[in-house]
Amino acid sequence: MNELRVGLIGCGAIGKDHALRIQNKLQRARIVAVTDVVRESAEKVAQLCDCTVRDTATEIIADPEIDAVVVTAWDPAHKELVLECIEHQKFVFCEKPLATEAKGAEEIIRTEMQGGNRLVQVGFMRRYDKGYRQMKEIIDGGGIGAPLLVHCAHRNVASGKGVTEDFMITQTCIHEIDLTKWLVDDDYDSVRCLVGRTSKEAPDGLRDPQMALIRTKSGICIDVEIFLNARFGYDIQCQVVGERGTVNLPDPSYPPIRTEAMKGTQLCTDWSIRFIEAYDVELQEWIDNTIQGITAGPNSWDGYIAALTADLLIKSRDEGGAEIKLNTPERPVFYQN
Ligand SMILES: NC(=O)C1=CN([C@@H]2O[C@H](COP(=O)(O)OP(=O)(O)OC[C@H]3O[C@@H](n4cnc5c(N)ncnc54)[C@H](O)[C@@H]3O)[C@@H](O)[C@H]2O)C=CC1
Ligand SMILES: O=C1[C@H](O)[C@H](O)[C@@H](O)[C@H](O)[C@H]1O
Repeated sequence: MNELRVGLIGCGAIGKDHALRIQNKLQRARIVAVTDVVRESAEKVAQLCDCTVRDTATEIIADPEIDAVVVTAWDPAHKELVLECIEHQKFVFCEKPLATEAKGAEEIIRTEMQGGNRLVQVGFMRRYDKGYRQMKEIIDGGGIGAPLLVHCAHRNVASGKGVTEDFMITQTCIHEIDLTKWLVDDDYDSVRCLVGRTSKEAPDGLRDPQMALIRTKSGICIDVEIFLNARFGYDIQCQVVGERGTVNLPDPSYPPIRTEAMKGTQLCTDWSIRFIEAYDVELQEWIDNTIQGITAGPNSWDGYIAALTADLLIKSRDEGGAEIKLNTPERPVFYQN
């Protein structure tokens, strides 16, 4: 196969972004069909990509003329769409999260292992970000000594429509949940989730910010601020503190401005620009691996561990911030390397 024929399910914000990047920027793949439960959304993306609209996800997944599927539907739809791809033995790139609860991810793992082929990549694109990769290179090289602490902040300008307190963990914090264990190369041992004073900027009923606290098996302590109504910008921070120093995630570089006795730089306002290169690298690697018939990125097991960690963070939060142990099973050989 020289070119991957891709079907895309879910033509909203990131679905449109991914469709256009596959069609116009990336190599060795093209979007051949899209679908959305809101047909108008699919028609808009189909026009931009000069591809067809299918009435249902099944028409895309079952089409023998489509080699692989991209799932960019909203979170609760991921599990069933991924299961259907596995049942049709179709390679699938599923945007995070793999599932909104661990039990859904477990069903995906069982089905994928029963099918005998690893087919699923999960859209944890922070692992493909240049800044995080530079941090990991320094940490792995012993540049700051053994990691002791990790401080993260995941700040958005405003919470999207319908965002719930659980979504803050399963949809937003899920990035740091996947990323930090990859960054320090350690599994998680226990979690806590705290909620304190809520911002007046948060919509009624949404306690925002929340604070996730995670301890790894070697004792590294991780704190993640999740603040969806920060207002000042889309601000992603990460600092790893080691025995002999610290390393920070570099801010995106913008030209410094001096004006009216002030100096500073602009800030990003959303994810699509902040991580635009990471999405490109992530999806180009997915395309090239899928053409070779392999998966090499974050897989269903990574999606499961993230979902399990999120489940227990929510449980801790709802039980007043109690510390809860994660008794995660060993990664099956099927999901190693
Ligand atoms: N990796 C990242 O940084 C980001 C990941 N995402 C993830 O991507 C997914 C989509 O997010 P957004 O584009 O922001 O949402 P969105 O709400 O803009 O788009 C979702 C689209 O999926 C459609 N849809 C929902 N259920 C469907 C189904 N069963 N079949 C077909 N279409 C369906 C909706 O009609 C909507 O058009 C979410 O899972 C989100 O977590 C979103 C933003 C950034
Ligand atoms: O994946 C994402 C983005 O990275 C944003 O930071 C989150 O706030 C958003 O909810 C989520 O879908």
